[in-house]
Amino acid sequence: MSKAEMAREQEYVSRLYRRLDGLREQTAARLADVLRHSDGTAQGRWDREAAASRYTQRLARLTAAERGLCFGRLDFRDGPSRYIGRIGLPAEDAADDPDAEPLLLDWRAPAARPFYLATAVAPQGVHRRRHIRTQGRRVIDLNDELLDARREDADAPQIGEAALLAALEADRSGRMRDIVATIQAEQDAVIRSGHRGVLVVEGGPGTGKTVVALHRAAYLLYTHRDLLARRGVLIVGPNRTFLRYIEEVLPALGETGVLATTIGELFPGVRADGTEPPQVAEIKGRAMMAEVVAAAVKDRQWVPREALRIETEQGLVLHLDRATCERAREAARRSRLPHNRARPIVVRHILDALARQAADRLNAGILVPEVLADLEPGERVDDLFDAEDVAAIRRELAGDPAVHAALERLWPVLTPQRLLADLYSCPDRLASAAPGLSRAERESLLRDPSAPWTPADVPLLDEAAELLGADDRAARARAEAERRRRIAYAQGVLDVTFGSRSTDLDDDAEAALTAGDLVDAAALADRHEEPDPRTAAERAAADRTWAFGHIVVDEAQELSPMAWRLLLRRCPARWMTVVGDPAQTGGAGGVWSWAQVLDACVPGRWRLERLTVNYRTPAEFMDLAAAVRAELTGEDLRPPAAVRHAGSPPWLAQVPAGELPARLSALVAAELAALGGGHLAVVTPAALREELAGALGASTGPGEEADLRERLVVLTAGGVKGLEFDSVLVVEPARILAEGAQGPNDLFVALTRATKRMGIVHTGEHPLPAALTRLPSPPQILSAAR
Ligand SMILES: Nc1ncnc2c1ncn2[C@@H]1O[C@H](COP(=O)(O)OP(=O)(O)OP(=O)(O)O)[C@@H](O)[C@H]1O
Repeated sequence: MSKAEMAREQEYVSRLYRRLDGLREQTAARLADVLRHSDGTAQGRWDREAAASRYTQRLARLTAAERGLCFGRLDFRDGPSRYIGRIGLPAEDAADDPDAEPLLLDWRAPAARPFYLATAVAPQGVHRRRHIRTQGRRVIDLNDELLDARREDADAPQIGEAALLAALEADRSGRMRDIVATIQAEQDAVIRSGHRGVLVVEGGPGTGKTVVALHRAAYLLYTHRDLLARRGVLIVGPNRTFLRYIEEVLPALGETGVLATTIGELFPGVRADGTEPPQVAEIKGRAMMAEVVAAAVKDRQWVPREALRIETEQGLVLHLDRATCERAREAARRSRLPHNRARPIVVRHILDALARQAADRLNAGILVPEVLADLEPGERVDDLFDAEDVAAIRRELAGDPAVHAALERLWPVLTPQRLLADLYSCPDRLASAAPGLSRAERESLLRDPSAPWTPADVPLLDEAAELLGADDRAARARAEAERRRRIAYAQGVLDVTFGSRSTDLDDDAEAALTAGDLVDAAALADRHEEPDPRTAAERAAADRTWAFGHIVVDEAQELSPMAWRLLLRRCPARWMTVVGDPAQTGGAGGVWSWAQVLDACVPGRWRLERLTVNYRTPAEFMDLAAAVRAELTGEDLRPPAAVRHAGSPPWLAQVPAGELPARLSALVAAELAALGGGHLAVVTPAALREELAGALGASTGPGEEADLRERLVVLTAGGVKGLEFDSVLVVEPARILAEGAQGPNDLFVALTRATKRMGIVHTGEHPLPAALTRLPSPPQILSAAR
């Protein structure tokens, strides 16, 4: 590219940064101004909070746009050129001339779309697409594509090949990066899909499912800002390490305030960090567990076989017979209210019956023969207690510990935690609620009530919470009282404004309107409600019943049917982006057919899109992974086409069994040296992870956790899912195969994580898949380490 051309682009890019600086200063000044001033009224505070939050978010967006602000330019056959960047920047004189062309177009704007879609066959009016690479604020490279329909290599599929390859070959940093500058056409179609139901994006390893889903979230937030900022967007990933891996993508796109979480964190107040065998998690994830939880709730709605004896504090002995209890239970069940909310119905029935019985008993005690003898001739007394007396007795019984205990047995107040802990710790309860499970399966669910919750428990707790409901009458009564107080206060304000209106203007009806004519006290009270300063994401994180505007699910092939139920409850609009690859399913309970899950819960409202190009895994590694999986499963998996080669073939090293830790340490040291600054993952069978991490001096977090900023991490095949590294060493693949519920898939995942180099280390104790045995020995540089 000519120097003059570079200088011209540099000039424009510098202008863009000056504009960015100007907008930033302006926004920061407005924010400071808003924070300084308040008129002290509730309305003033509300306005201030709203403006401060608006300016803070705008400032965050402007700050996030600094790196790679502008990355493209489109020249059209007709009309002015357009520059494409991370955010839109209005022209300097936009305030005076609203029609002025923006200086920079947001990549998500419809007018920016030809940057990602135009090809020589369908140029969309584009004559030239230019990729602008910058470092800091300096332009370092320009790359042009001339979209001339007369050219023969018409629809070259890769948009911005040089920029794309540079991005793919860069060293990994332990954090995923955004791809705004190099989104490919098939990815763009997914990102901007207008589908309002569940969009399933399936693709082999490295096809960009994760990164595309995140860009789709950014696109939807841009296009439906009002709705999604209010309701929030939820991103669900397989584990914390993965969520940290992707955590910088959305902020780099200027989008903060999205809630990213695992299924195990979706029940506020519960830390599900316990572990359990995969077979147990699989049982808990089965769809039939919804019926088990429902049965467990019903089992707690008890009716005694024999009459229940209650001795009150006053020494009165009462009996609750089976028929009374049955009537109370039927009335509560007929209400179709959740268990805890139906409880007042039971309480009412039982207290009515007990109060009547107590009154009769007292009556009988008083109407003894001596009393009856005193009656006047012809006088009849059947009942000495009128309705008011019975009501007083009822109130007393309601506070009686023995009555309370009886009610707790008949219809206990239950939290989801208590229901599940009681169920898991009692073989009889399990047998009654889960007759569809085998005895061995039920036994595997038994656990100590104080044992920590596991991620697979969370959908069950959520299911239970739905069936139990919270008896929120007290909270609602408090809220109503508070609202009435605010209305009374607002009415007082209106009365004062009415009292102080100008009487000179009495004739001029319009001018004499007071606040009271324009707004009633209830509306005024609502306006004076204190705003909740938390973002939608923060409020959603604390609220189990929050309905998200959109949900993105990554590694969705791992979701159990129970986890699907939970997520669908969190998204009543059923607007979701779901990405996954059935060939990478590791858990025993994951999905193997989207239709099987989605036809049942969103019939006719889900759509499948496929991504077909692998941007991560070099062709040599992808071919090997596909061959191994085909050999093991017999399935003819058509792997996604890899866009590049590694240059260094995968290798195989056999080491003596007793020397595995020491030999692996030597290989790792040599590999790290060969890598320069890159990142290395050692993927081991779960049974060896602790030992090998210790030998390699690598830290391991709880469960599958690892700090991806470290240059060396040791993970299992489950923990490495969704991640990528410059180099990967897969240790004892035969044991990985044997260990997992879906061993071939686990090994497939492990073999598709490397971007540049890959080696296999084994002891020879277990036979390897034939495709691995054909690999060459490690290159010279590593051989010495063997
Ligand atoms: N258009 C693109 N431009 C630059 N890099 C890309 C592009 N598409 C994908 N990548 C890169 O390819 C790598 C793989 O992407 P990603 O992790 O999203 O794939 P995936 O389909 O989720 O993979 P897997 O299922 O194996 O976990 C990432 O480093 C991502 O940034």
